[in-house]
Amino acid sequence: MTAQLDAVLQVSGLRITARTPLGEKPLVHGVDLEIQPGRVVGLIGESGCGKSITSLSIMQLLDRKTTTIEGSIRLNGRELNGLRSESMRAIRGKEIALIMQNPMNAFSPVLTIGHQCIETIRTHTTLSKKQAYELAVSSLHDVNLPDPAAVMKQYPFQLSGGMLQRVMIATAVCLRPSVIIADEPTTALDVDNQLRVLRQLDRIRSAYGTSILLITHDLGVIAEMADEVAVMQSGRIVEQADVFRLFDHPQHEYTQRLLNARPAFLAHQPSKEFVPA
Ligand SMILES: Nc1ncnc2c1ncn2[C@@H]1O[C@H](COP(=O)(O)OP(=O)(O)OP(=O)(O)O)[C@@H](O)[C@H]1O
Ligand code: NI
Repeated sequence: MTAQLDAVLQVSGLRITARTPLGEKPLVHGVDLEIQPGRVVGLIGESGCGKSITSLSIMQLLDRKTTTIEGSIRLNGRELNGLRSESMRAIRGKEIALIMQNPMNAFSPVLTIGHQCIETIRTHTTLSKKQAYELAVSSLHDVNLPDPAAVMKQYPFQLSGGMLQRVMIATAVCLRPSVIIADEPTTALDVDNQLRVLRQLDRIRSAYGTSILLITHDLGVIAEMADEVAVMQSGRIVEQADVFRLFDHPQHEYTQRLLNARPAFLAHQPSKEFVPA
């Protein structure tokens, strides 16, 4: 086990409550989750169980007027819950990045892709505008976007969902954060690009020791990518274990049910033979 290493990200006792006109509604109540350096933790669980809202709360992106976050979210030993917005802005993107489930939400509709990428890079680095431009273009190239220079000049609405997703991935990885949260990073992509994006994430992880929280409904992706898996049900993490142990000996009844719903081709040992090109 990796108990001797300090967790990069440690979430404990996380509770998220929404304030609605009808009263308080608990959305997440009891999330404990930790990621060691350079590890990929898969987060699975049925639709609506609270995966996306957990990742938004880690990033401190939930509206504080309508939601309350209780518990502790430690990134490299520093408490994020309740941090002032400016301090959080300096961390977000630089130390921890989120690839959002819905890429449209990640961009301003009125600014070009280039403007937004360059601004993100320059907020966190001392690069000149030209250097930031070059870094953005080469990152877009890495996620296989054809004609990155043209993409830089376009507005979000001019790109398909899949293209925007790849722009978001490029922006998320280019500053080498210590943690990347990838919320369904491949759902908007065709099979070739799914593989390319997963390889890109895996390459980043091996090259820079980046930790990844990978949210997906695809157990094949979990089998290929994850070292550990956390299983979420109705706002709680019910089990977190090594991927082999979880697939072979799921402890929780809900995990057993999730795994039994997987396609037959996954019914044997998860292969760890996925070799990034
Ligand atoms: N701002 C909000 N206010 C109130 N309820 C919310 C808010 N955001 C999300 N919810 C609710 O919280 C629950 C969890 O939603 P969430 O998007 O985190 O699920 P998920 O596990 O990511 O699902 P999926 O797999 O479909 O993406 C849902 O019932 C959703 O309707
Ligand atoms: Ni979600």
